[in-house]
Amino acid sequence: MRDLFSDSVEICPGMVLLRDFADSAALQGELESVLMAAPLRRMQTSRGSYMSVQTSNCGQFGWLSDRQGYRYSDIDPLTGEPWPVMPVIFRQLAETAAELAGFPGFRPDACLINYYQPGTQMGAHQDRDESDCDAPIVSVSLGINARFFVLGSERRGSSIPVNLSDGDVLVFGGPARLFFHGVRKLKFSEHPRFGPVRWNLTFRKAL
Ligand SMILES: O=C(O)CCC(=O)C(=O)O
Ligand SMILES: [Fe+2]
Repeated sequence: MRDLFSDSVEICPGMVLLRDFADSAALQGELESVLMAAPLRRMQTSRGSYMSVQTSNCGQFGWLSDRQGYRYSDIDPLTGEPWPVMPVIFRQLAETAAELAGFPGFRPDACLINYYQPGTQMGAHQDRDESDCDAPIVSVSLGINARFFVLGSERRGSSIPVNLSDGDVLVFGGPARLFFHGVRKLKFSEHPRFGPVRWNLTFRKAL
């Protein structure tokens, strides 16, 4: 690991962590409005099991998983309506973080919202449902801490652990864009504003 500037760390080439970079309280207010229009739901995988994490989306496109597999859609199947507009402070945060991490010109059209309660996790996976993998992924953590892990271009082998706290922003692109990654089972703790939960916002260029 190498310091780029005071509170940013290069986890591996193409992956940069901006610690405490996001205005968590401001994002929290916008998040509540988004979820009024597009409530959380538990998505099914193509194999028929349910993800432990609950999700929603905002922006032009939303990420979906069901028996047909993974895809992006401009309509929320729960409401039959377009996804809520991506709040301006969400988009600005993602664009600024990408630029600082060395990916200028990032214009996200999708923001996946993940909701973790203690005991939930996200298994090792690649983010590869986006048609433009030249664009990075910008991932914002809110609420209680999580143990994120990064493998390489293969699902197996040793992983790099990354502790993610409220306000941390992780950007991965370039050589790390398709690296396998995931989140270990969440331990119980409480955040003063969010309570015993974690939120993750991932900004993508879907189409
Ligand atoms: O919750 C996180 O920090 C990671 C989420 C993630 O990898 C994803 O939504 O694809
Ligand atoms: Fe991911």
